[in-house]
Amino acid sequence: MKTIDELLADGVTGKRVFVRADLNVPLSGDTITDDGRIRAVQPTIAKLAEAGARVIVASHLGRPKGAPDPAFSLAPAAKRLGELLGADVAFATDTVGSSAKETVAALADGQVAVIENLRFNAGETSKDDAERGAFADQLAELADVYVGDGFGAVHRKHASVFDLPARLPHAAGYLIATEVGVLKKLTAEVKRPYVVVLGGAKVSDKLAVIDELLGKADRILIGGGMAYTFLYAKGHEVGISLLQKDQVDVVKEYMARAEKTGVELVLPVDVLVSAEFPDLKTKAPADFETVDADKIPADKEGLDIGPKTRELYASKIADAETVFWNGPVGVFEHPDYAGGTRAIAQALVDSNAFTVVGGGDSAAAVRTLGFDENAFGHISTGGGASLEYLEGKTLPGLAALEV
Ligand SMILES: Nc1ncnc2c1ncn2[C@@H]1O[C@H](COP(=O)(O)OP(=O)(O)O)[C@@H](O)[C@H]1O
Ligand SMILES: O=C(OP(=O)(O)O)[C@H](O)COP(=O)(O)O
Repeated sequence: MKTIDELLADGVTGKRVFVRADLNVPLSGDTITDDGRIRAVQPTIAKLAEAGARVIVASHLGRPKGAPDPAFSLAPAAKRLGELLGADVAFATDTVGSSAKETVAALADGQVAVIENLRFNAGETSKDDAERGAFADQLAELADVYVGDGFGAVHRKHASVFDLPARLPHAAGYLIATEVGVLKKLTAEVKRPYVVVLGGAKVSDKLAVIDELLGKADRILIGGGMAYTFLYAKGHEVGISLLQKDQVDVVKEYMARAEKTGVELVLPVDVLVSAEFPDLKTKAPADFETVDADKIPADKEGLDIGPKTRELYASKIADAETVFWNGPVGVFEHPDYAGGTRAIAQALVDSNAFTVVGGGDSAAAVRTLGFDENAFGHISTGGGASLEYLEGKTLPGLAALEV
């Protein structure tokens, strides 16, 4: 993989450099609640700008449906990037239209622009190679060189991640180099017991990785939204909790395989439930109760792991040598449902293990709950990306940089 330093040595002054970042930051309205992903890519952008490149920063944010949607605008991220760089950052209100073209044409050497959310264009995420390729062709017109540094999205076969680097001279940025360096160590020689904690809301994505993890981890602790598919598969009522019904048979097979191979697949024994999802904006006190995991009322949803589960999971982490954690185990954005996630973070800090926390929301949770980032071995900007890397899969966004 060509590094950004090699690119800089070739000279980038006056060149239009397209940086595919992952600026998919958590927002409350248009306020960024954690800017970790912007700070993580800042060194690459700053270095290119210092070297006189005309830097075009591109990213997705959230999952808009292939058309402009103001709720998913990258404008707040562009503003924050400008504050961090201490420079004016231009913002194009489209991705490949007249605003993007004019904004890029107006860049002077050393200036930075952010273009609008790539997923406002259906070509970005299309499963159709031709449609994705056509969008990549349009993006390629904006730039002379491509730098891949959106580690959080390298597991996506998307136009800006996979197809665009094939159309331009390319290199990997500093963030990708660092992330891959750390995760490589985890795949090469992992010290045991190796404990994986899985939670979050992207249930179908994450259920898929358990297949491989069953052959690698000694213990898998399940929390967050995916726990309810497991509890349901065990025959329990899960009320109105997140449930991936089409995955129930798959999950049953995982449980049977874990039993056979001696992998501990640990499920919550108690959960916090409520009749309604909490208000994350006002953070008004929630009306919840704690119930055993096999007694979730039909009209309620599980929103955090309960106190007995927190203790159980902490005990499963205490003697670990390696811990990988992706996905908050509860709706940590609301203080009443942050206890489980806080307990997991604390257990990682208290252990002597090499700990890796991965994922936009997991990393944000650790920081917003007040933990010191340095208390963890590595905080990765990618959740799904790091999980798939650890599985040993070929990641489209890395493979594209290698050729
Ligand atoms: N039981 C639950 N029900 C609904 N959402 C949940 C639950 N537990 C956690 N979440 C949500 O999961 C989200 C993070 O999921 P995900 O994107 O998969 O994690 P990451 O970004 O760390 O990979 C958080 O916004 C959190 O509120
Ligand atoms: O937030 C992200 O992934 P993560 O939640 O696995 O950390 C990335 O920005 C990828 O987003 P996507 O899962 O909508 O493709």
